[in-house]
Amino acid sequence: MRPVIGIIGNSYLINDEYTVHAAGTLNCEAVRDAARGVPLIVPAAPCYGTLDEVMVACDGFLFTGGRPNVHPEEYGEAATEAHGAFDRDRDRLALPLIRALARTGQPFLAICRGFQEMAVAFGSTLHPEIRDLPGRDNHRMPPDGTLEEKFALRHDVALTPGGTFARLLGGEVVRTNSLHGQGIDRPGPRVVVEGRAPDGTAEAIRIDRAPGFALGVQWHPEWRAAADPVSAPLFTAFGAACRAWRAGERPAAAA
Ligand SMILES: N[C@@H](CCC(=O)NCCCC(=O)O)C(=O)O
Repeated sequence: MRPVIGIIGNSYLINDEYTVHAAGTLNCEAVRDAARGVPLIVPAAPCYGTLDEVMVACDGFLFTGGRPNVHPEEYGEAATEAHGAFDRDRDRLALPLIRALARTGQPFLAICRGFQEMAVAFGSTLHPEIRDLPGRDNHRMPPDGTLEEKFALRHDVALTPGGTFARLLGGEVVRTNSLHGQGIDRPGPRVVVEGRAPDGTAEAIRIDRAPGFALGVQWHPEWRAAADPVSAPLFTAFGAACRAWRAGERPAAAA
């Protein structure tokens, strides 16, 4: 049996009338084709199940991208105009779930907004608009254009030599897309930054002393996940961790 991978998506209003919980097809395909798991969309709100119930239902979790920003209250700052829209339901599910997964060793991979949730869950602060910081580049996707253009490879990411990402991805420099406005400002004490864009923006993180697969990337590896030379090994390793969890293997607690 393939592992069941819970996809934490987003809520949307369709036809100006119906609220729905949804996750992008790209994420579902990445789980099926690159992680070799069964995608299961989990409503991004804490009111549908307890953390325990959600964790038992899945072998691992994918925290997807999403337009709304993590509410700055979660890292002790006040909301401003610059922070834009929020999704407090997703915050209230994702942050405790990430902490629980990092404690138990159940695998998770966090993408873009998910990466930012992971960072905040472990004490980081975010900057609402990193391109406003001195020396930083614009990491946002082009406002117009095709999906090809939006998900085009845009910058290098330098990985820590000998680190988890360099090992998994088979090199110390990878090329990635970029579709975000926020970024990590101050990383929390257990947030290990293993990848940076040329302007210094944190792009790849892991949680120190998490016993299992606990990785996050600021870019979007779900784009062409099975074919892309960076996405494929990342999802393959994530899928292997989920398969091991499904088989009953439990990672030893880190010292
Ligand atoms: N809001 C954050 C996160 C950016 C992000 O996840 N972008 C992907 C958006 C995909 C979508 O539109 O659903 C930021 O801008 O930093």
